[in-house]
Amino acid sequence: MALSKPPATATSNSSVTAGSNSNLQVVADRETMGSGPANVRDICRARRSDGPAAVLAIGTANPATCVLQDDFPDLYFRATKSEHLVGLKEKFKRLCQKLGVQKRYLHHTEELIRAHPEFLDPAQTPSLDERLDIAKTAVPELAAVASRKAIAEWGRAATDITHLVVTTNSGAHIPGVDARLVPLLGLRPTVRRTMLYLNGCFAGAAALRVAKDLAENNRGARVLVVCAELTVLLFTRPDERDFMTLMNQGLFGDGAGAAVVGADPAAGERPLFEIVSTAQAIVPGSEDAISINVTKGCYVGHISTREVPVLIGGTVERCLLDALEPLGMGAEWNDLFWNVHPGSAAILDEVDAVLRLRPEKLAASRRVLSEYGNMFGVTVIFVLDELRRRMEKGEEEGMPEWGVMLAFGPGLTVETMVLHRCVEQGGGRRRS
Ligand SMILES: CC(=O)CC(=O)SCCNC(=O)CCNC(=O)[C@H](O)C(C)(C)COP(=O)(O)OP(=O)(O)OC[C@H]1O[C@@H](n2cnc3c(N)ncnc32)[C@H](O)[C@@H]1OP(=O)(O)O
Repeated sequence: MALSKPPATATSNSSVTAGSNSNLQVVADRETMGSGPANVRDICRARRSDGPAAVLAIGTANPATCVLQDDFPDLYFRATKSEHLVGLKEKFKRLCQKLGVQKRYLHHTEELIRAHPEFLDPAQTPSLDERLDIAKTAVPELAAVASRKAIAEWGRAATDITHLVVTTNSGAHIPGVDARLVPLLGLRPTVRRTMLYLNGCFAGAAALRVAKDLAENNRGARVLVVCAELTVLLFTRPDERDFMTLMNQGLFGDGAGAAVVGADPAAGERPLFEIVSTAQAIVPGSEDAISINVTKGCYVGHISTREVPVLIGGTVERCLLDALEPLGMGAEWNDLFWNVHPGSAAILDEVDAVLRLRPEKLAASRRVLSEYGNMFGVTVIFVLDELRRRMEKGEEEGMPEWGVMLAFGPGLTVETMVLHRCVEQGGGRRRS
């Protein structure tokens, strides 16, 4: 069906730069050349990018308060008035040593916990409203810090961002973090926003997957991906009858990660990683393995700690083959670079064992887990940044050109992303 007029609403940001008008330009050119109105297929084709979406810049941020894992059991049991639970504290100490975490950053300080005694026992004193109030301001602010860093590295104006994809588990507000970020970052009011709430730990990879599709289907689009998490929603006192109270306090950290994603880099833009393909799969029979329930008390997270590594180990090879075989690549796992969501040391160990990876292959994931803890969906963006840092500093001698991102979360869901690096060791950039 031919259109009598080009669909101006398809790219309604008439004043937005970054080529969002270029598809209209193609239509306009056809009309000036006298070839008549474009048909829908031509319009669609003209709207697509020539090349793959790439990560053009990355920014990360954490709250100011850093807690060392060695000190945390004392701090946690003191802040929750649980010092009398001597045996439980010893168990917590043993657990903290097994998670692969050395330090983390947390928004909730001892002072904040003192000001909210209702957070200690959410089953008795519902405190979801108070927690959400904290997240309502703190999540967008932390997200904005990471975003400003990404935009500064990208080197263009915030008003050149055409799309915004935001994800968090830490909040349930409308308007959400996406809307709050518009004035905080000075984005255009016409920026096209997508808000992903409650995707667990696969949220970062899911947001990048959405960004890839937006960038490749909207020529000239520049997509700001933002993930931010605060664990104050999960905070409780330790409970001898509930192992998850220990797990949730020992493993998770707060942070935000942002990335600018776009295809067909313009002069001055420096692609870091091309996003070659994306996939998502649910592991059969695993729906109860990881869950988060929003209750009137707080978020109640459940992890089947012993099953999750096994379930991931049992499925990861199939997910990788499904992603790589169509690209003509096989199971030479050590010929790839790796960004694996560091759910905990046990998960990385399982992936290592199943794929028989050389020790250095998961070094970036292990370092992020050690320095920041598991920050849900934010973590893979930190690992991407760590990989880039290693390459630019020449620390990854002989790092392969091709790599994979694997993220895991409730479902049990596995996100698989094939990446192609554009950063040379020593900091130069290359385009495919
Ligand atoms: C939120 C998202 O969407 C995505 C995510 O990333 S979720 C997080 C993903 N992470 C995981 O699933 C965690 C995976 N599991 C692990 O990391 C490890 O199994 C673990 C650290 C929990 C235990 O490590 P381990 O080497 O098996 O040590 P282990 O000695 O068995 O356990 C340590 C202690 O915890 C106890 N424990 C472990 N799992 C337990 C459980 N499910 N219930 C009760 N106690 C448990 C053990 O009994 C042991 O206690 P003692 O020290 O008193 O003996």
